[in-house]
Amino acid sequence: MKVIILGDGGHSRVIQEIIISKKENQIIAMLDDKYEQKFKVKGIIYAPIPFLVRLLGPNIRVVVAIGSNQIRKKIVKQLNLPSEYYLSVIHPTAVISSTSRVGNGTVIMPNAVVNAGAEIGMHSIINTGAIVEHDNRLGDYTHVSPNATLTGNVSTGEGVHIGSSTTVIPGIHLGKWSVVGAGSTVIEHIPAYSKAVGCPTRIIERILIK
Ligand SMILES: CC(=O)SCCNC(=O)CCNC(=O)[C@H](O)C(C)(C)COP(=O)(O)OP(=O)(O)OC[C@H]1O[C@@H](n2cnc3c(N)ncnc32)[C@H](O)[C@@H]1OP(=O)(O)O
Repeated sequence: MKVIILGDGGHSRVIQEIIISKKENQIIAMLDDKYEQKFKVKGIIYAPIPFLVRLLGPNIRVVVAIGSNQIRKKIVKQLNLPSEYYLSVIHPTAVISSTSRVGNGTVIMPNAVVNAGAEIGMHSIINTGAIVEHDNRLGDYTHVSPNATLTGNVSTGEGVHIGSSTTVIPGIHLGKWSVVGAGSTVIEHIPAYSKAVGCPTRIIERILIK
């Protein structure tokens, strides 16, 4: 599979390593607006994101490798590609239940677990060592940070960011575009567009965006 990666920062480097660890994959381009013009290194094209239209074709897949949920969504909306173009990237050490579903464009990092019946939307990040337990329903553009644990039947709206090492108890809903701080314990539903921190969480901000 020929793969084009959008975004060339730290998050992208982890994704690049996962992609090239599979012999059948070949990264053909790294696109990032920090590159003002096209150049080539070791056969890989480096160019700004609008260059993508010149590269698309059969057998090409795209990954938006940008850590910010908002920026990932903005780029996906601007590109307006059919969802089949987007590759799901799953590290070989991740444990993914055969009864779970992972949306196109979602990346699952080393040692993450996605358990029975869980459903993860498109363009999400299940980061290193994160646990998404049985029957979770996670919206598009979600980020579950390293070592966070979503216990059974947790659900999230679109764009939710769960900080590193946070635990969410069973059956909790995190409203769309909410943010939960690192190391928190969530024992109550979190309203949409809110920022919550602590053990148990307290709301510290209503995020006035979107
Ligand atoms: C591979 C990777 O790196 S993936 C990236 C993973 N990233 C993360 O896990 C980061 C998660 N982000 C956080 O925890 C951040 O602190 C946020 C988003 C919750 C808050 O950030 P900000 O909006 O900048 O909040 P700010 O730093 O101003 O803090 C506001 C208040 O919340 C408190 N606070 C902030 N974060 C936390 C936290 N994680 N736990 C407890 N309290 C916190 C602050 O002490 C402060 O309290 P005060 O008003 O009583 O002084």
